[in-house]
Amino acid sequence: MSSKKNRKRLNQSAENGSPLPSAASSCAGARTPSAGARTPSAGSDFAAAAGTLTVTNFLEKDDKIPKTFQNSLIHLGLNTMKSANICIGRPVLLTSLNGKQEVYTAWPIAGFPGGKVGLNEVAQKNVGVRPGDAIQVQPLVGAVLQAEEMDVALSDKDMEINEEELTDCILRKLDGKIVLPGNFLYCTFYGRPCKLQVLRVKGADGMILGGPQNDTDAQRMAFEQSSMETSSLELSLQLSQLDLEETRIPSLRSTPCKPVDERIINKTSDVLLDVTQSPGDDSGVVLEEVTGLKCSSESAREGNDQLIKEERLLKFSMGAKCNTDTFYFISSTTRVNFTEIDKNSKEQDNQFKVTYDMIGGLSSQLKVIREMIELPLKQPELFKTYGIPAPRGVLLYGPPGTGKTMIARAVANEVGAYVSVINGPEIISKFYGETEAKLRQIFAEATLRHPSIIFIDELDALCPKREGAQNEVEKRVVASLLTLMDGIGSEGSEGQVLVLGATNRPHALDSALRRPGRFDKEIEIGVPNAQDRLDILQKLLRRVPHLLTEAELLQLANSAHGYVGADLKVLCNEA
Ligand SMILES: Nc1ncnc2c1ncn2[C@@H]1O[C@H](COP(=O)(O)OP(=O)(O)OP(=O)(O)O)[C@@H](O)[C@H]1O
Repeated sequence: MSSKKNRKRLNQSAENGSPLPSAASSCAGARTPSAGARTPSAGSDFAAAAGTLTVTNFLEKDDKIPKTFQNSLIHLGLNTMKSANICIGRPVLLTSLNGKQEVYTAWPIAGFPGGKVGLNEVAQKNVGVRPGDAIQVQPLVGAVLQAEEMDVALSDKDMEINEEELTDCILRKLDGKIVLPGNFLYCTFYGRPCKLQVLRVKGADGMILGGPQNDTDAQRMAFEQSSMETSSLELSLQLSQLDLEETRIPSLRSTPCKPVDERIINKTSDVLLDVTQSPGDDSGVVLEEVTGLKCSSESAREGNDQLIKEERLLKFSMGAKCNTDTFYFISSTTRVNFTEIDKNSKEQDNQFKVTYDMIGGLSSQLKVIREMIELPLKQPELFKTYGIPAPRGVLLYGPPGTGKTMIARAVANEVGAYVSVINGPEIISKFYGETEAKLRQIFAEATLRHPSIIFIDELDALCPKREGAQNEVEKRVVASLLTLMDGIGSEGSEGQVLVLGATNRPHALDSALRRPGRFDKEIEIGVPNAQDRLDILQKLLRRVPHLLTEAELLQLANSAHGYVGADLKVLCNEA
């Protein structure tokens, strides 16, 4: 099959649009640029039509969208959505180069850069990508049914959670979420983040999706695939090893997916290689665009059935799902079964954890924090020997976006302590006594599992000044927190439980909280100066490929007066 023919067919079928009538009608206007026109945007439009986009961070949260929905969204530009046949508010299947998949909802953002997809941190974690990586984004065109039953694994730290309550929480907060076995679900349970791995899903149609296949196989295939993409030398090597015999393709199934015949994989590689090769091609399509073309065989479903079938087989052989498969979503009637989590999953998390060296421009604050927090948690006997009371509470205060939450996460990660996270506004319940009960439960658990850190973000929402309090609940919560903080260490865990609070408005806090013995250490996390901004920019750009020289970075840092870390992060993402 010639590469030109292939490309022509891919273009034609991409122009034909989605096979679903509804998708086709609501995505009217989807158009793919011609391969011959090699304008700067042609490459990204081409890739978008193929569904291959570049990962970038979420630009900024849209206040008009409820918080619960924001976590299920990915951001796209309108033109990119048109090119990729993606409809607003519809589910899309993300597939990374390493074969990880997740389903999110497509959301347009005005002015979002073309050819890019904005993923939040959790989404990046789920599909194992970072900004700058390529990812395939395809509209779901298969059936989406209710999940009748779902097996999930809890990490051992969450094993003692009441399963009934957690089930309620999952069904309420993740209602409508499309689940894929092997992926992680994140939800906040009484202010504490819980991570669950989906092991098995049984659909309303009786189909059962198991976990991902043998990882080693998948990794091997992914490696083979990526090596084919990146090196022309390896391409010719692979080509010489190909079995060019015609092979009959067995009928396809809509559920995953056993490893297929080796010959079929060879045959599929053959087809893909055929697409990627364009010697002496006059269209001038560069290698990345050609790689995009290879992925675009997915959107070429109508014009090239055989090619699609073969690519599906390759995906199947990697244990991946196709966007035409049946998917299952969590509903209020889904039965949730719990088991213990696989230890391997913890390792995957580590690469996304915040460390001290990711925090820019706060070296003096970090030094104090390490002395004040790490020492008592790591060596409580030192404090006992010298009769010095270890701090119970440390308050980080400063303007929004300066890195308070980031510091708390880094401390928790580096100390290796058990961490409970309480988000002030989230834990407040309108039901009588429920907030206090949650607080008591969190403190009791932290004491049991010492050394531990209780991190209370947006402390001012939980403990405002009692004299100006709007209602009785606020007063009772403040009183409860005071009592709980006074009780820290009374069970023989002196210095082993620390409450770390973060607030933008320290003066709005109840003054009793800032008394010695409670939040008696306060650290200001202020607006960075030019030197700090340079450090933050360097740390933010450390893992992002860029062409900025040191001098340009310095100039940028000098001219970004008043920018805090979060602003600089957005600046980098937008650039
Ligand atoms: N000093 C910093 N170094 C590197 N990145 C930073 C820094 N400060 C902020 N950021 C970036 O900004 C993002 C938001 O910061 P963070 O949530 O820690 O701010 P915050 O002070 O807790 O804000 P808020 O008070 O609104 O909760 C971080 O995820 C990080 O990417």
